[in-house]
Amino acid sequence: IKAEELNSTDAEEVKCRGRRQSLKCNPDAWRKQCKELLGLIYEREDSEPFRQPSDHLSYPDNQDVIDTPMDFSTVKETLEAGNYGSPLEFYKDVRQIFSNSKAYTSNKKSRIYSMTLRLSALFESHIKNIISEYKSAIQSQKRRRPRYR
Ligand SMILES: O=C(NCC(F)(F)F)N1CCN(C(=O)c2ccco2)CC1
Repeated sequence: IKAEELNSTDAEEVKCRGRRQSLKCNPDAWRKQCKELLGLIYEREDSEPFRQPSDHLSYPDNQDVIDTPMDFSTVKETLEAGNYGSPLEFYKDVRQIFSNSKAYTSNKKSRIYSMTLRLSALFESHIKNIISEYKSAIQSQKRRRPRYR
């Protein structure tokens, strides 16, 4: 069969099978990319208040406001334990950290809340490529299922 006779899906698959698992084709590349992104976040002083669960003494998280506590150490442990099935689950937990802070804060000018705004800008700028590479990697792994009428 000549390469030009392959349709796009087959060609994609051949490309992925043939070459050593490059980032583009490797559906597990996202784990390493998310670890690196977490490293970037930990380097930022802005992440300091979010590296540990909120201590309820100084910030009694009133239940109807923070129903899902989350922090970066929990995210790190989940990722390192291999308990995220996809970068989308990782994304969901990190976003929870930011939304909790927004719920905690009474005014939009609070110091801690402003830290989450800078952190989330950094996070969003990196996570979207990780997720789109993941989605295209699983696309190219998918065999076209014959449609049964
Ligand atoms: O107690 C902690 N962190 C744990 C500690 F203290 F070990 F770092 N935090 C971070 C999360 N919070 C906030 O987002 C916030 C927004 C406005 C006011 O607080 C509450 C305070």
